Amino acid sequence: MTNFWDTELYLSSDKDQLFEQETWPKPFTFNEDVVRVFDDMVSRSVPLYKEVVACAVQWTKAYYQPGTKIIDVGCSTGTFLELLGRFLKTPATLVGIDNSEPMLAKAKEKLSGLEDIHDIELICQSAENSSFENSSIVVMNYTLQFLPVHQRQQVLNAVYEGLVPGGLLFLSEKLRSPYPQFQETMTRHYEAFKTRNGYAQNEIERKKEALENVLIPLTQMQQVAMLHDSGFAAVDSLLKFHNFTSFIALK
Ligand SMILES: Nc1ncnc2c1ncn2[C@@H]1O[C@H](C[S@+](CC[C@H]([NH3+])C(=O)[O-])CC(=O)[O-])[C@@H](O)[C@H]1O
Ligand SMILES: O=C(O)C(=O)Cc1ccccc1
Repeated sequence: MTNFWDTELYLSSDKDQLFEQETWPKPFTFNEDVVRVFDDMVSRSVPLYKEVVACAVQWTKAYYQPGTKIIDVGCSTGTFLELLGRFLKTPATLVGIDNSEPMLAKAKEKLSGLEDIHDIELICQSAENSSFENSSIVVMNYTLQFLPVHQRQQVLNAVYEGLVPGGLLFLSEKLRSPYPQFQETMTRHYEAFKTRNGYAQNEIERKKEALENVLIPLTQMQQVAMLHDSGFAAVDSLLKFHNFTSFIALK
């Protein structure tokens, strides 16, 4: 069997042309229109998305403890759980949490091929109201950034409390540089990345406007401090490209 690094992600959606039209989702929400194009949107909008998902699989395999849960918070269409499920040899309990019903409908479809091997639980719930009890792995890729900043600490506290000793949080977020000149340059380079991925300038500008006050990035220092404040002693960064950074944190 080929390994998960050489395996394509299960991405299945219409092309993201949401912001080409005269009316676009503003403020940005993960509604049915977004879900219909999401796999194309995320794979063309998040730098190193495929590598981040594969890394999350690699770290999950390294820290997963049989008999505990693997939880993906903000699982969207189930892309991470689907890749993991194909390469996790032992049957496991794979939990996907998301507060968008249409996202979970797509995740159910995508994960249907793994129901004979793993116990799959898809829960439509906000992260703020979720429990993470008896988990050895919590993955939270590009989700916390959509929560009001004042609610993020409590979610990380609950993740820490729910993880078993030796449990791992794999967290990816869009951040902002604390240095305005770097932030401006990183944003320009990120937008050039989107252009190379086929987005037109007006799509880029409209998406940016739609995400204003919806996607609220912290600085890396603020994010790391939040992780330590929730109880994680061992925190490190693993991957960073433009403003997109992935962390691991160990209980
Ligand atoms: N408060 C909340 N509670 C639960 N879910 C939420 C909340 N707010 C947003 N969501 C959900 O979090 C996800 C954010 S996308 C994550 C990508 C995925 N992790 C991936 O690796 O493909 C962001 C992105 O792709 O940039 C969406 O599915 C929302 O419905
Ligand atoms: O930060 C941005 O400009 C993005 O486009 C990131 C993103 C990717 C997928 C869904 C929402 C936001």
